[in-house]
Amino acid sequence: MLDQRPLIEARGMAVGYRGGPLVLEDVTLAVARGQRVGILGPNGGGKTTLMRAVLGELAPRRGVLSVRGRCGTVPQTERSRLDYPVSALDVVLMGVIGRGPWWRRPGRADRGEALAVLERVSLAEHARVTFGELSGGQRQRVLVARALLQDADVVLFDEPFTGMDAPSAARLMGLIDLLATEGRAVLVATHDVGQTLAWDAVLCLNGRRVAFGPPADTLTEDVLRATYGHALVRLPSGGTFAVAAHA
Ligand SMILES: Nc1ncnc2c1ncn2[C@@H]1O[C@H](COP(=O)(O)OP(=O)(O)OP(=O)(O)O)[C@@H](O)[C@H]1O
Repeated sequence: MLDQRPLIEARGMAVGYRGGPLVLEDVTLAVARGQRVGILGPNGGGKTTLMRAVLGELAPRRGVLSVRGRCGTVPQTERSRLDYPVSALDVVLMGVIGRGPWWRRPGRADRGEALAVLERVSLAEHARVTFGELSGGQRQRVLVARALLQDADVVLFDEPFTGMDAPSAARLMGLIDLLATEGRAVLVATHDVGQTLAWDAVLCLNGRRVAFGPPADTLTEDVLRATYGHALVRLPSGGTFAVAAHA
């Protein structure tokens, strides 16, 4: 029977970097299969740090964190630009590592599967193109294909929409929906508050958990103010708030 427990559970979690102070405190949340969670916060608010904790790169210094299942990451586009000549297919095949013993090299069946997942993100015809020559949006989709090949239960996106044009962003939103429909938990760090309205939950961070819950209930003026502080501006059109990104 399918394990009904949340894929990610944190209670009172605090995280910091080696030898440094805590950078994220009091994080309590539960993320179930099929949930899309937007992670909001100012620069330095702890979005990437939270993802690193979920990936097991940083151990909680206080509280508990349990992650059930495999994690796949889609890092920031600029950080995922590779300067050495690997093809899109090679990058997807990196998803095979971790599925088997370390000495096992990708075989013919793996290549077939990698091509199939590239097809799912509409990039089969780009399989042989050098990864670094693809557009930012295409690179993101290659990394989604890698997560699909890994059969990741939890997929973590770190600011995937930065510098992306509207059609690419819409396509990526569709892929995020698809990943969730398949029963994966999807966490997306973003600077776009509006984008998160379409998802199942938002986590607002500002060195600690400010709020967590369904966007409609959670994104109040008080919560946004506590999350973004003076980076929050009132629009002249009235009542609406926007966040000055990279403030
Ligand atoms: N490798 C590291 N070593 C020490 N401190 C770090 C490290 N990475 C991040 N920090 C610190 O942790 C805090 C949270 O940073 P983090 O990168 O998680 O924020 P973020 O919300 O992802 O920001 P951004 O929107 O700018 O990407 C910041 O104070 C940052 O300086």
